[in-house]
Amino acid sequence: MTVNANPDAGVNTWRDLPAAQQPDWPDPEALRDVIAELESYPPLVFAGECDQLRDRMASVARGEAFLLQGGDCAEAFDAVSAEQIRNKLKTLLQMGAVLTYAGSVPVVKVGRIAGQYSKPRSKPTETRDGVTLPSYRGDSVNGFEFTPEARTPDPQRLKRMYHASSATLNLVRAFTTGGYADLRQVHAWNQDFVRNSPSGQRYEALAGEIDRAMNFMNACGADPEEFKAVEFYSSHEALILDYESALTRVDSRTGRLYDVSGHMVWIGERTRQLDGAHIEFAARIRNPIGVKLGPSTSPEDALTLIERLDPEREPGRLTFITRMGADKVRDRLPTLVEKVTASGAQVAWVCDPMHGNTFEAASGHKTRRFDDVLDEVKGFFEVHKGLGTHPGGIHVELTGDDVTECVGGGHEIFVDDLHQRYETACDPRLNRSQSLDLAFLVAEMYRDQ
Ligand SMILES: O=C[C@H](O)[C@H](O)COP(=O)(O)O
Ligand SMILES: C=C(OP(=O)(O)O)C(=O)O
Repeated sequence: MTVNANPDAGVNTWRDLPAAQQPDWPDPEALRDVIAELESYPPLVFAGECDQLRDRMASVARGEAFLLQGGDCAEAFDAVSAEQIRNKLKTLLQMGAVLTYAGSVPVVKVGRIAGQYSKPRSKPTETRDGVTLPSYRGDSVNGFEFTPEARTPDPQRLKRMYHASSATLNLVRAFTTGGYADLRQVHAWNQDFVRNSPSGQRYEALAGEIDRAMNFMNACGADPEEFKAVEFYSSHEALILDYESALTRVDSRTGRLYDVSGHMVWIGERTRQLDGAHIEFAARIRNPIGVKLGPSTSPEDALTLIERLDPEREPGRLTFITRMGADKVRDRLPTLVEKVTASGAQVAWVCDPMHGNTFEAASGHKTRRFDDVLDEVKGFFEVHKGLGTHPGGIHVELTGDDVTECVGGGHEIFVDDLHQRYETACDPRLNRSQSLDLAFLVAEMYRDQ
């Protein structure tokens, strides 16, 4: 059971430090009212669930489990629909089933979902045809439409973020515990994918093995409860600190602070300054924490982050999500992993193969090549194999819909196809079939490992 935090409880220490990427709210009074209201809202998750996920992440850190973390780059209020949530979840469950079989280890499933409404941006403004307006920072802050009204940050949106997260999480919980996620059904969806995929032949052997394993268990009369429901957790970037701290509560069991806006939160590449507000906020909460590490991260940065966020060296507390780019991962990652391992810290290492591989196509669309995504994951596995450390998981921007935002994949999408169904409000996502392609190919890598 959680009760509301108040400033005295210590969550607001971040306010004395520089906070990058915060919106320029035009009316501070209106923001204060919204924060007060959010502080009175019930938690979206229970602190005990965050502890459970920390335990699961401890298994990842020890090399006994694999993390699959994925979902939209930016969730959108108008995409809170049964169909879109179901498609996303279905894709993640299908990926999880393939990876579980191939790795023979539990796959910890975490969505970029039910809270991923805020985006850090490279530039504070955007200019079109000589008109300059604030950049779109996610539906929690402003609207995507290029008008002064839409682009003006509006704190009322923080309340919509809470309600959209709540509705999404409610449906996710219903799907994952109410029978929709039954492993036999998930396996049948995968068989369908293999039958209809242009690369299906390549995956047939693995799908056939899974099928035989399922048949064997059925023949033995096994009908484990574990087949019928799955553990699934929510996560998002802890970016807008007024929102995150309003949703931070004292856990009555332990007296510790938990950010109850999601099970896991991460700090992004643009906000992980060691003396900044985001790291200070993350240091105060008990949730499992991720930190994105780009190619400029030095081993000293990584070690200081450990000191700040995981002083007790508790496996499961800290996950480093590396996003180096396919061309840099083999060069930059080894020293980081080596130095962190030598320090005795047991962090989970996870690969985000998306954010270091973005480029702009001639058409103006931001995109990523499927082959680059795959190559970064390959590099990540190679580095860990070379060092004898555990490649702990993948963190992917994806959707369950048939969008055309990334190029390549089995159902090959070309640069000229991007305009057909380009729907992301920020960065390009793998579509359903590209996500499943990735899962089968990562499964092969995991086995080789
Ligand atoms: O998702 C990550 C960032 O928000 C995104 O890559 C920033 O994109 P921008 O460079 O277009 O601002
Ligand atoms: C902004 C993101 O990534 P990064 O901080 O790695 O750029 C993200 O994952 O949405």
